[in-house]
Amino acid sequence: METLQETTARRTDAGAIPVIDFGPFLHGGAEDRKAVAAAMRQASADWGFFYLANHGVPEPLLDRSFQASRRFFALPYEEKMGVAWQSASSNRGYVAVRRERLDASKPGDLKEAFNAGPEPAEDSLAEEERPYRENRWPARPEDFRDTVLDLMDGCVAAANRVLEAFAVALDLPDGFFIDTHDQLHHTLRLLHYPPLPKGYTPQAGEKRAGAHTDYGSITLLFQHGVAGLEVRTRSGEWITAPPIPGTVVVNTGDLMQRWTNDVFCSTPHRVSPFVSGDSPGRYSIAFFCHPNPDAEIRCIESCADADHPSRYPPILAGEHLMAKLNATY
Ligand SMILES: O=C(O)CCC(=O)C(=O)O
Ligand SMILES: [Fe+2]
Repeated sequence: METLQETTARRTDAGAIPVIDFGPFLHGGAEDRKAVAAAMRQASADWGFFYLANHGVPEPLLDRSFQASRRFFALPYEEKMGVAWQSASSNRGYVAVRRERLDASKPGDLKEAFNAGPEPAEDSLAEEERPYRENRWPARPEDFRDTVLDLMDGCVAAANRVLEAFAVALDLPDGFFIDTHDQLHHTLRLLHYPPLPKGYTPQAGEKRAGAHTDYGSITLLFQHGVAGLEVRTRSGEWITAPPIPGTVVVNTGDLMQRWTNDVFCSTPHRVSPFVSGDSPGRYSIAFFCHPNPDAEIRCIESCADADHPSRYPPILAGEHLMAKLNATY
C-alpha cells in the first residue's frame, strides 16, 4: 500500500460524497436501473465511496443490531475473550482493543470488534471447511445470535442487489458478481470504539482504525450517530464522512479495484479519535463482501482497451484475503 500522509481531515458537511437513492433500481424499470447503476459507477470511480438511501435493510433490524452490539461490548473483558478471534482462516469472534492494526506502521487500533460469518447448511460445506465456518457465539446477550444472523441475511440481500447494479454498470450479465459470491464468505463485523478519557493524548499516529483499504469487493458500513470515519480523496486530502440517517455507506475494496482495472477505486479510509474535545464511544457495523475463495479475479473486459491495458495479473480471491488478514493481526 502506498504511504498515507498523516494529516488532519478537513471537516466537511455530508455534501461531498454522493448520496444515491437505490429505490429506482429496486423498484423501477430498465432505464431507472441503468441510471442508478451509472451513478454508482461514477461515484465508485471518483470516490470509491457513496451513501446509499433506500438500501433495503430495515431500520428496526438495524436498531436491534446496534442494541445487541452495545450489550455485547458492555460484557466483562474475560467473557468477551471466551469467544476470542483465533485465526485468519476463520476470522470469527471477538477482537480486543489494540489487537488489530489496520495500518501496520501504526499502534494497534483503539477499537474492539466481533466478527461473524453466514452459516450455510452444514451439508453444503466440504468436511475440511466446516471448522473455519463456525461462528463463536457468546452466551449473552440472549438474542445476540438471532439478531446478528438476521442482520447477516439483510446484508447479504442488500449487497447482492448492489452487486447486481455493479454488473449493470459494467455491461456484465446481471448475475456476474452475485454468482462469484455465492459461497457466502462474507464477514459481518460489529465495531465499538470505546470513549476516550478527557485529555487523552493519542500516541503518534494512533487511530481508532488506522488508514487502510478494504480487502474484498464491496463493504456496507452502517454508522450509528457518532462521526469519525474519514476518507482520502483521489487528490490525497482527508475528508470526514459523517453518518447520514437512513443511509448506508458503500465502498469498493481491493478486489473490485483489481476486477475493474482501477475504474473503481479502493479508497483509503480511517477512523480518527477526536483529539480536542470529547471522544464519545462510537458503534458501527461493517459487512465485508468477499468473493468465493476460488474465484479468479481478472480484469473485466469492459474495463480494458488499447489505451488502458490490464494492470494486474489474475489473483485468487481467497489468497488475497488471507495475505491481508495475516498482515494486520
Ligand atoms: O467504523 C467505521 O466507520 C469504519 C470501519 C472500517 O473502515 C473497517 O472496519 O474496515
Ligand atoms: Fe474499512
